[in-house]
Amino acid sequence: MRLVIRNDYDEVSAWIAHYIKERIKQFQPSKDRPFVLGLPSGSSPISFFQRLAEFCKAGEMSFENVVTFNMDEYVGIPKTHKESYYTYMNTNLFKHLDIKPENINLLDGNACDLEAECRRYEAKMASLGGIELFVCGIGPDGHFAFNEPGSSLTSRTRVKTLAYETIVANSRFFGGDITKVPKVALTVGVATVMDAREVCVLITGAHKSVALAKCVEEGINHMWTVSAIQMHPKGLIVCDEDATMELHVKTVKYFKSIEHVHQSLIGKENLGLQGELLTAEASTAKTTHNRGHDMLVKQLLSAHHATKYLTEEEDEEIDTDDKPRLLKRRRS
Ligand SMILES: N[C@@H]1[C@@H](O)[C@H](O)[C@@H](COP(=O)(O)O)O[C@@H]1O
Repeated sequence: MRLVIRNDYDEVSAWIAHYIKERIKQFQPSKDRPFVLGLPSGSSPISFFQRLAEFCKAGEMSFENVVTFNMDEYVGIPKTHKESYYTYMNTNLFKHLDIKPENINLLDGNACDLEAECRRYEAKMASLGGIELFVCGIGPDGHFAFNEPGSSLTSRTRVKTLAYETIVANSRFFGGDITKVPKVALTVGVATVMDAREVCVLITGAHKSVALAKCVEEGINHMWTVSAIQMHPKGLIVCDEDATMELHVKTVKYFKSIEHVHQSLIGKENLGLQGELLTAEASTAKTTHNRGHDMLVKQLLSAHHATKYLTEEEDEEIDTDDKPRLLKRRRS
């Protein structure tokens, strides 16, 4: 798992927006091979949505061959309700993009047969070959989508009763009146999200710091459903400094050191893309002209996942040009 720590919410949003842009560009989607993107709701994504809209407007990227799937939808409020996720997504993102309406997928919380609607949604994802990148937000109790504490880690898209904490938290969108918050929703499951080829979780704010610590430092637990990301082969968490409040200092230093090495080796190479945003695969693909460098990057990136914590001294040395020696030291 990769943990990227940025100073604040703005930097986290910028990072995620750039990351999505680069992933879509690298994928080179076409009509027959679209990029399938999973998207979250909640207030956290709003800033990265705005940035994606700006990229699109500036012609820096296109959603023409992107298919989206949203995570969840309330049951029992009209689609056009100002707090439905349908309205939220259109207002905050879709109407600002060049995305084709038929490429937008949202659960229908007013379907006559809600269970059939959930099955339809899963089948549609599967028919497109699954989700390439699922971006998630979380609640302070570590839920993502509406996978509340205690949700099965093998759950799929289904009808879900909301936890009291979630109803209280979301009442801010319903004039602070918890009686107006829907108590039931449709949501993708934990396994639905974890089936994506890559999962990126956005976590900001001190109120989510306990959830981040549970997710990163403790075991996989259905009471903190986002912790399921530990089992994902390509899990990425992007958080701000405030959200790291409950992490051990050594955990923060460890993940920062990994990012530091990643940038010093990949980011400093002018590969035509922003180094820090590259996935390991994309980095290596871009360096086939240089097999030595290719091997080094591959080795170091896999070493990241296996090494012990860096000492202060090693951390200082990351900037040296003696990369092979550094690699050797880290493996010893
Ligand atoms: N169903 C949504 C989740 O998908 C979202 O992650 C969470 C956090 O929202 P916020 O980003 O506003 O903290 O809110 C709701 O419960």
